[in-house]
Amino acid sequence: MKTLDLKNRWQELADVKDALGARNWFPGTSGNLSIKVSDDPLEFLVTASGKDKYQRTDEDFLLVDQHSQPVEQTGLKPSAETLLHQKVYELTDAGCSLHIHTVSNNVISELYAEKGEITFQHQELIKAFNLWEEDAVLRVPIIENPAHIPDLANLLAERIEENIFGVLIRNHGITVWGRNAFEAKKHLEAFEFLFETHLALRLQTQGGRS
Ligand SMILES: CSCCC(=O)C(=O)COP(=O)(O)O
Ligand SMILES: [Zn+2]
Repeated sequence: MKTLDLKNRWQELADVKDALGARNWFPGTSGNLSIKVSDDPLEFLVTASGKDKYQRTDEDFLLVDQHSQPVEQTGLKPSAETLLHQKVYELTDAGCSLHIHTVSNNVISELYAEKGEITFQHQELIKAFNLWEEDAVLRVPIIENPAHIPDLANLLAERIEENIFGVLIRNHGITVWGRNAFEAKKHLEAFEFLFETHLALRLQTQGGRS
């Protein structure tokens, strides 16, 4: 991998991080982001664990390998949830994976947890997922939130399939991906728009009841 590629990927991820930060999408140091740098062997930049993701520093990301281990000796710790990013890269054609905690994604994850998914139909913004048919349906799986990260990563992996672009984690957040940083950010924005719209509509029409 060339130094220039690494620098470009770093810059791209830092820009996405700033854009998500401007939306207040990293409360309490939550959230983690990654971008693929090399396919074979897999290497990706991932956010360092526990950092204030609203700040931009030279220590925001570190390079990890196909086992989510740092490529070089460093004092930085990869995100506690790096294994989820690794699974995304193993099982999809993603080039970028984004994980955030918002009020909307947490409320939706709890409201629809028993159903195991939430679906969206007849919403213009599902076109952000390349779903253009009149009756197309966007499915978003919802998984439980075990504390043991390998268990969480396995639950995520079980729900990844074609035309799934993100998975909700119950009372935790969402992990979203795209072929590149632009597409991953587009997917994340569209998901959050759909969640907020759904909750607002539900409040209007059902007073919040299911
Ligand atoms: C304070 S948030 C709890 C951990 C978490 O869910 C998260 O997204 C951030 O963890 P990281 O190790 O990536 O900082
Ligand atoms: Zn998290």
